[in-house]
Amino acid sequence: MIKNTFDVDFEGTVIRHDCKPSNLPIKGISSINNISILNLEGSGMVGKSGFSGRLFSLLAREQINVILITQSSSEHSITFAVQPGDTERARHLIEQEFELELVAKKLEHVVIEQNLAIIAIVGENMKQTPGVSGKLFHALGRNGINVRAIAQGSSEYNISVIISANDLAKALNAVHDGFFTQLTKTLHAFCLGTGNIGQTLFKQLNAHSAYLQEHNGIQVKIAGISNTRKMVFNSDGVSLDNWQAELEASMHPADLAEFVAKMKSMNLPNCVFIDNTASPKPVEYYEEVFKANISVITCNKIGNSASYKQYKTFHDAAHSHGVDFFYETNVGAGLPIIRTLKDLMNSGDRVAKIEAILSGTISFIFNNFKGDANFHDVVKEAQDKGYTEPDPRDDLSGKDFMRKILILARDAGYAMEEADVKIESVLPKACLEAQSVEEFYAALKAEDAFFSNLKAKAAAENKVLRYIGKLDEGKAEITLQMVDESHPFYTLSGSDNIISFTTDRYRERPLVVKGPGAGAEVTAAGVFADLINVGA
Ligand SMILES: NC(=O)C1=CN([C@@H]2O[C@H](COP(=O)(O)OP(=O)(O)OC[C@H]3O[C@@H](n4cnc5c(N)ncnc54)[C@H](OP(=O)(O)O)[C@@H]3O)[C@@H](O)[C@H]2O)C=CC1
Ligand SMILES: N[C@@H](CC=O)C(=O)O
Repeated sequence: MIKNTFDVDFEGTVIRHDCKPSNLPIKGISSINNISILNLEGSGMVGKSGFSGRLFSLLAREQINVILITQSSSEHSITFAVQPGDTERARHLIEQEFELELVAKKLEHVVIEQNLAIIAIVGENMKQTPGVSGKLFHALGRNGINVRAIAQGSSEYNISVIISANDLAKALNAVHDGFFTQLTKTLHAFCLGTGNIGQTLFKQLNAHSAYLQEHNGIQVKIAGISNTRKMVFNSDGVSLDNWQAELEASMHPADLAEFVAKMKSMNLPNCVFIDNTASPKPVEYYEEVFKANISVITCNKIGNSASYKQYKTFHDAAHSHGVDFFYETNVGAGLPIIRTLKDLMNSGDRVAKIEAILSGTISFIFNNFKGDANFHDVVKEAQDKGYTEPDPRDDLSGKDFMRKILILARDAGYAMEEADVKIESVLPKACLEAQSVEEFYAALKAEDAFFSNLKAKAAAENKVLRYIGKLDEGKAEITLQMVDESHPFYTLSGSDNIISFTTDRYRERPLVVKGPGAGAEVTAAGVFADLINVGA
């Protein structure tokens, strides 16, 4: 019987000879956490029968235990692992034994690598089961764990790999998650931003943690949180009941570079960096994060809507490091717009035209700017409801909409820049020129007559105001329109977004997605969905 030292009340594991067969592909994962390897290379061993016999007899004679051996089929090198205390003696013995080959340059000098570990998967079900090694290497590769050497006997009961000792804990967790999928998979999330979206995400994760474990076998641990003031880390997960207090009590002042460095040094498996800010600063770290084999989820549109070069760099970096870059909430909050577009593109469709309303704020404003309502108050209400950007000028100036159209255009395969999107503003000049949010609200008040005229004109023509974006064969524009009831975008309410994709396959009748396109609940829900899809 083996008891659990971390949980003394746990019933333990009985080791017996007559146990029932298991359906799992492997029985267990084992590790040796401190080994060294010696590597011998050279043409002198190619096709030379007796070479390995000489080498290993020598080591056996001198009582040096060899833990693992691997030799490539080219026979040009042999690598073997020993206890760190045996390395120098083994090197000395080998260089004595093969002195002539070394002098004749038929062998290179022995190369020693220290600070390594072995992780092995074992089990009789591995035998003749294709995909077991694929799963092992996928789990390691996805987590950025470099494999130094591999050994598998033809009995197929064991696959051993040599990795850096620093990666051992991460490797054990990643391989465990990879094989025992019916058990809980743990995601370690590092979250920037504790505002409207950030805190709603924590609330949703907290409320659904039991559901996630039971139905999806996923456990989310918030391993790091930062806003502009403080940051906090906990590899066991910051308490979602008490994260505000833990963050407040933290002694770490916020520092983005340190946040990213700490996230990397914690070296946790299934790591995700979540950007719930509206700041350009976190974006500067995305590439570094991908290069550390960490996935990125972002509702911050700045990363994907700055230069095309940057957009491309992020996508290429995520791809080449085998991690996810999810940003569903960049367009339409939690609506499945990016995913739909990606599915169309990945299956070879071509987007000819996109027509859309993608500002939840402006949608809300036009849907509520009726009767006696004044423009200023409706904008304020949109902000109070959490629909606007932290700075509402971003919405009203059309900038937020421009970012969304640009992201869609790029995802649809057009290498466009911000300057390629023509924007007709809904605002008069004085509002556009406001130097602060306070000045902006004051300008909205002062321009009340402008907005009232707009409202009256639309009402007189039995029309509604709509801010509509169009991408047509690589040309993009956003215009203010008055549409009548025959228009498909006439019947919207609340903060609704609507998007219609005309593609080669959806040519006669476009594919349409519609629903609330702003607000903390739906946006956090979109980030949440991105999170549980990481590594799926
Ligand atoms: N509202 C919506 O419906 C939608 C919003 N989004 C996007 O969600 C993002 C967040 O919006 P929202 O939550 O409303 O914004 P808030 O202003 O409410 O919150 C922003 C948070 O980011 C933090 N922050 C800012 N800069 C940094 C930094 N350099 N390092 C760490 N933390 C930082 C702020 O810290 P502090 O608290 O210290 O100020 C704050 O906690 C935006 O990018 C927005 O475009 C996307 C889709 C829909
Ligand atoms: N401020 C944005 C929020 C979603 O991206 C909007 O109003 O659409």
